[in-house]
Amino acid sequence: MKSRAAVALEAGKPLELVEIDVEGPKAGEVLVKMAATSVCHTDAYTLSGADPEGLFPSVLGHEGAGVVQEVGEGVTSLKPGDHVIPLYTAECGKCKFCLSGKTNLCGSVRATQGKGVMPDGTSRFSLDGKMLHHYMGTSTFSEYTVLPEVSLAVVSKEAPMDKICLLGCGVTTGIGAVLNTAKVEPGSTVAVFGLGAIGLAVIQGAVMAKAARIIAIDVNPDKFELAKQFGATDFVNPKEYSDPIQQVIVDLTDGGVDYSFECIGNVNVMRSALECCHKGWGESIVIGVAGAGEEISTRPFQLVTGRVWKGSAFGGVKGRSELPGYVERYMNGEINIDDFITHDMPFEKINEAFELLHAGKSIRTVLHY
Ligand SMILES: NC(=O)C1=CN([C@@H]2O[C@H](COP(=O)(O)OP(=O)(O)OC[C@H]3O[C@@H](n4cnc5c(N)ncnc54)[C@H](OP(=O)(O)O)[C@@H]3O)[C@@H](O)[C@H]2O)C=CC1
Ligand SMILES: N[C@@H](CCC(=O)N[C@@H](CSC=O)C(=O)NCC(=O)O)C(=O)O
Ligand SMILES: [Zn+2]
Ligand SMILES: [Zn+2]
Repeated sequence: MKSRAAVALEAGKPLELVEIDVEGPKAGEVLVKMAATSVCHTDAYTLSGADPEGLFPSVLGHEGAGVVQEVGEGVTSLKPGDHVIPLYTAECGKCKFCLSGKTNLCGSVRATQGKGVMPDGTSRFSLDGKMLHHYMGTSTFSEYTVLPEVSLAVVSKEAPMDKICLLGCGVTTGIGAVLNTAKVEPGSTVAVFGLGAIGLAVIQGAVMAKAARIIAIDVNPDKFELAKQFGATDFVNPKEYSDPIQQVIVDLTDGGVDYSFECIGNVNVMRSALECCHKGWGESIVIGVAGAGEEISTRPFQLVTGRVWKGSAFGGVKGRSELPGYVERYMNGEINIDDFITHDMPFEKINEAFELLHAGKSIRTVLHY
């Protein structure tokens, strides 16, 4: 079938709006018609060429929601008409990772996903007869996309897809990093570096966890107003200080924070986020994704003296079993998604959504098919 899509032909170039060919689902696969998608910084990162797993040409996009059109042979857990959120972190329930009870990472499709193909090693997308790669197992920048059964969460049909698409990455990642990865306790002091969708979702999670003090840090002061609305209590612009930002935070907090979250993807900030943690117990959670070849460093003494460095992928959330609950919590007002959406546009304006994100003028732009 033909499908409207925004294709990443080359790194560093705008997406091309074209009609691509999409093959039907094979065994264990599902064809989904996307209703809405948004642009996460990770899409921009891969398009920039900084992603060591980045492949071109490809169909990017991983934050979306849609409706099942057709299922392949052997698919039992979904049927046409089901409303779904694509998952870049699959959940098969059977692999070593899923059975460990220790992680939300699933091994079932991750190897082929990273190579831009379906689990059988081939692609369902082509343009003028040339194969296009899949991306993160989701490729939500095509109106029709094909995913493995294990990469879809079935959610309520009552939920507006142009809102819950943000649960496919940003909102879930930030809230989950606080509640699942850090397990922030009531009364804690929290520092959040980077106030895009991920940082704001961390603030929302910290409010849910009843943190007493939430310090919002960004070099773009335009981000502070929304951070305040989400519940941040203190606002710090590193550009206004001559001291290293970790020293500024340590001085503000009588020795450092209980938890910090890096939501930018900057390895220097990752170091600052670790070093602003309190001696003896402070934990820093890396959420931001850094470019190819970049590495983190600190003095080992920072760890010897009790600070802990952790990472979080999709907020530690198991998508198939837990995302329907996140959707319910949005529907009953416990999770705020609407305030992340600064722009709504038709799908055709997707390159404008990337420009707004790069310019620091948007939190999330929802694109409507
Ligand atoms: N681990 C995971 O599961 C996930 C990771 N990510 C990653 O999380 C990161 C954030 O994503 P997202 O919220 O979409 O991105 P955004 O670009 O919307 O947000 C990043 C924010 O950080 C600010 N910033 C940039 N440099 C600094 C600095 N030196 N100090 C303080 N603030 C700074 C930016 O300011 P400005 O407005 O000026 O740009 C912006 O406000 C990305 O690296 C993304 O790839 C995303 C989803 C899931
Ligand atoms: N491909 C990159 C790393 C990209 C990455 O870290 N992705 C995050 C999700 S970012 C979402 O917006 C993640 O969950 N990673 C876990 C995974 O299994 O991919 C690289 O190779 O550095
Ligand atoms: Zn994302
Ligand atoms: Zn698994």
